Amino acid sequence: MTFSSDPLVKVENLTIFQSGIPILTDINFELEKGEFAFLVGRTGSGKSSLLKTLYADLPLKQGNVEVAGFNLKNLSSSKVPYLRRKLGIVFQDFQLFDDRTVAENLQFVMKATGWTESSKIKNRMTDVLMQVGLGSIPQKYPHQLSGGEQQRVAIARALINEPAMLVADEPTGNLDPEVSEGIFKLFQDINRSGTAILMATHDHNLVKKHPARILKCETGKVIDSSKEDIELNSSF
Ligand SMILES: Nc1ncnc2c1ncn2[C@@H]1O[C@H](COP(=O)(O)OP(=O)(O)OP(=O)(O)O)[C@@H](O)[C@H]1O
Repeated sequence: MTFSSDPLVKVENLTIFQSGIPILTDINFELEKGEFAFLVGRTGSGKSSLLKTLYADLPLKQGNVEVAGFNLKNLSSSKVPYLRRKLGIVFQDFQLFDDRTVAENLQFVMKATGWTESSKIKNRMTDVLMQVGLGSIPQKYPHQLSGGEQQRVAIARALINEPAMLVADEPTGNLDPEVSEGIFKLFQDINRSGTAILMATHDHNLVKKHPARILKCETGKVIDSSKEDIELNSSF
């Protein structure tokens, strides 16, 4: 007997526009549940635009995209929050509220996504902070934390609703190499526990050191290492 399941992400004939100009054309790829892939490409090549399309921040104009069971073609704005619960999004600049403690940052997302019972909120918060290696900091403010710790909080926030996938846009871009390595290891642990990860990065060393599937934005196309060779020495 063969087992098959739908891919987590299915992209067909996608063209992405910014201000009416096509940035990437005729993109086709799938990501399986639990998969890990890097997204690379020079600055301005379209990585963020592709990620924004997947989390419905950039409207789908041409092509078909399905993410975690949501067809983005006909996705009404009222459905976008439900899509975002299936995706955890992590940014280069952490995007924490500076005037709120770690606990308040996490609670804000929980309340916005339907968590109401304070005991469940507290337990989930403890769990996700443990998962990212931050047991004892819920009452601290972001400015009292190192960059690596702030990114761990942002990752904890992204994990709250047990997403099927983390979409990370240069998550180590603001961090020193050793700290980056620790954050990357955390993504690996999260991936091992079954969460798919699509990570945009400029960090050559990271990609070389940790062989994985690569999607590369180049001259208006997305090249997929699962279908053709990608030259890792070329700049991105
Ligand atoms: N909001 C916007 N309005 C108009 N053009 C945009 C917008 N955002 C991005 N672009 C353009 O789209 C192209 C792709 O940008 P994008 O940010 O997706 O690239 P990137 O590969 O993520 O770059 P970087 O590595 O520098 O983050 C660039 O030419 C950029 O100028």
